[in-house]
Amino acid sequence: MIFTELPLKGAFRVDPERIGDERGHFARMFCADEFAAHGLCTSWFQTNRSFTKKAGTTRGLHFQRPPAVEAKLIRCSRGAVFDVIVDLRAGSPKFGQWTALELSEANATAVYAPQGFAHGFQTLTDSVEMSYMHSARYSPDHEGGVLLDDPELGISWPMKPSNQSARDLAFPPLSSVEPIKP
Ligand SMILES: Cc1cn([C@H]2C[C@H](O)[C@@H](COP(=O)(O)OP(=O)(O)O[C@H]3O[C@@H](C)C(=O)[C@@H](O)[C@H]3O)O2)c(=O)[nH]c1=O
Repeated sequence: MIFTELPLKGAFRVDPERIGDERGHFARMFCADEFAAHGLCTSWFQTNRSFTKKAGTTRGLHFQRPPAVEAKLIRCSRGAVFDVIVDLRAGSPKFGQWTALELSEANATAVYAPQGFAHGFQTLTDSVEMSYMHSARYSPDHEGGVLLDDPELGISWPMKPSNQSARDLAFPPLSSVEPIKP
């Protein structure tokens, strides 16, 4: 696996190393030893999948607060997305900054978002499947969000965000979000 730290400290792009032959290929998707060697979470509590019908659909930006604060390992297992993480860590010099990567079925790239980040994505194709690993249990009482098209955040979504959930449309802007103490 190839680990590349993103511009937001502690967040990583994780690419598989494919071992191919005439049948296809094999690739490791998670390895506790390799994740530990990079100081990343090795203990996952929950695995989730989502399916999105239409291109341009935009979900997020979601996080959980302590005691349910969580790291996530995010992949796109069908189709392609523009994937975004936002640093909301209390005391981070990059609080409120975001970084984005294209995740797709073809590249099998994962994003590792440490505790204290918000996450969201926009589908670039129809019929998108996302797969997540979460380090904490789902806890509706500790869920939070940031408005994904907040001008202060200034995320350059490839398309005009569409098909947001009612919950996502009601999230506050960055200026009203309390920093997360991981
Ligand atoms: C995340 C989650 C949701 N749910 C429920 C809540 C709701 O009724 C339904 C759909 O939830 P949502 O609308 O939040 O689904 P969605 O907008 O796809 O939520 C996801 O968005 C992306 C951006 C993430 O980062 C994920 O961690 C997750 O928050 O599923 C669970 O039962 N367990 C879970 O672990």
